[in-house]
Amino acid sequence: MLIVADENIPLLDAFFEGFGEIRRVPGRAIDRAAIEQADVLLVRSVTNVNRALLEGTAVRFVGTCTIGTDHLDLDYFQRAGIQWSSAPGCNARGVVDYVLGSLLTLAEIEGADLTQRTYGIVGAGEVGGRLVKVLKGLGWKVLVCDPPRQVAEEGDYVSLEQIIEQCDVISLHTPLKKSGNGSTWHLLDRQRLEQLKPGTWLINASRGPVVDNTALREVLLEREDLQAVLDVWEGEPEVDVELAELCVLATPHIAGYSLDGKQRGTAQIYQVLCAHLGQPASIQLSDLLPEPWLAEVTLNANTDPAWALATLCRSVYDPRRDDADFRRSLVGTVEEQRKAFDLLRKHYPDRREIDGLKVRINGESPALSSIVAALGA
Ligand SMILES: NC(=O)C1=CN([C@@H]2O[C@H](COP(=O)(O)OP(=O)(O)OC[C@H]3O[C@@H](n4cnc5c(N)ncnc54)[C@H](O)[C@@H]3O)[C@@H](O)[C@H]2O)C=CC1
Ligand SMILES: O=C(O)C(=O)[C@H](O)COP(=O)(O)O
Repeated sequence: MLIVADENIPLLDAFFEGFGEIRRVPGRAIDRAAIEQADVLLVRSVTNVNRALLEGTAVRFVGTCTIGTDHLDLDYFQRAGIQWSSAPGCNARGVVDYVLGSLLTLAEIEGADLTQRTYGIVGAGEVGGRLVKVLKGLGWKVLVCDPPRQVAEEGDYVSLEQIIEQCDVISLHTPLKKSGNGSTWHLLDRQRLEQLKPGTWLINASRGPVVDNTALREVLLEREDLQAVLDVWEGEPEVDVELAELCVLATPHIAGYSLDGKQRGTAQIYQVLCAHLGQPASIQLSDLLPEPWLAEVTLNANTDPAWALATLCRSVYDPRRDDADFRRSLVGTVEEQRKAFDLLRKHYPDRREIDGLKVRINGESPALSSIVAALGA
């Protein structure tokens, strides 16, 4: 069996060498010639997998080691009888850690009290749902907008209009649906951006086109009260540099890039491929993941809760380093910037998830206990 795989998928040999030959190709260079003889295609988000790529090839299984599926033509897969899988939830915790780190930076720069803000989470699936749980666990006021869930289940949901009217912080976690019913293309368009409450913080770690980037740049230029954090960009790896410069934090689509999340994505696809081939899935991710650099922390019961929250979150992940690395890369020609975007992602430093950190409290502190419980640490 021939497996063609994006070279940036971690643990390819550990999980897949038993299936046959593995051919590694840069994700953006995966073309028909590269996959002609392949039985299995393993990708990440940068490879568009559609009829133009697959028709006439031997590929019968496509796995994307990512949560997002907007780069896959699922209608074509169904028509062509091609089996596929994504890796639901694999890096959701990393995105939650990214949002927490961003909130801490925004609060520091703006001199704001995070406990006094109203949070609007748009999209309450694997990422948004976990984020809601953490923020509510911290005792913060959270409104949730998720029309598909609102229709499917009973729950306390609000409209996007209510989020825009009432929230001081808006964090976007919808999939990108490019057209049709339920499209999220430019979900935040010029009109909605102009309606944001004075002083709103907008965070987008979903997909670039969920926010109209041109409109956002223009609105940020007109309204100094708004603050934006962008991890994802319309047209990435090409980025609107002026927009990036207007953001409080700008990062190259790495919100979900925890080591755990990336390796979990590979493991999930391995499990589905085993099931597809009728083979036992004998390789366990827990045997492959390294020990985190920081495994355990002890807090004294008299620790200031706000300090504890910031220190725990930042000991695991602080987006300011990614922001600084990214800003330094926004120079030179567009081609150089595109390459730099991909290189920052290819050589991303190891980063772990906060729920891998064990926190002990020396003594009794209900405030600290609830922070630790909310973080899942
Ligand atoms: N920046 C990054 O590194 C990462 C980005 N992502 C992006 O985040 C997206 C969300 O991830 P998950 O939460 O795991 O997906 P999910 O599929 O578990 O949840 C998405 C939620 O959004 C809701 N939704 C759909 N349309 C909506 C709309 N118009 N308004 C409000 N809610 C809507 C759905 O009902 C669902 O509950 C992914 O599709 C992916 O594009 C995911 C992982 C990492
Ligand atoms: O899982 C997703 O969805 C993501 O957005 C991934 O973090 C994207 O990572 P790459 O596939 O672009 O490496």
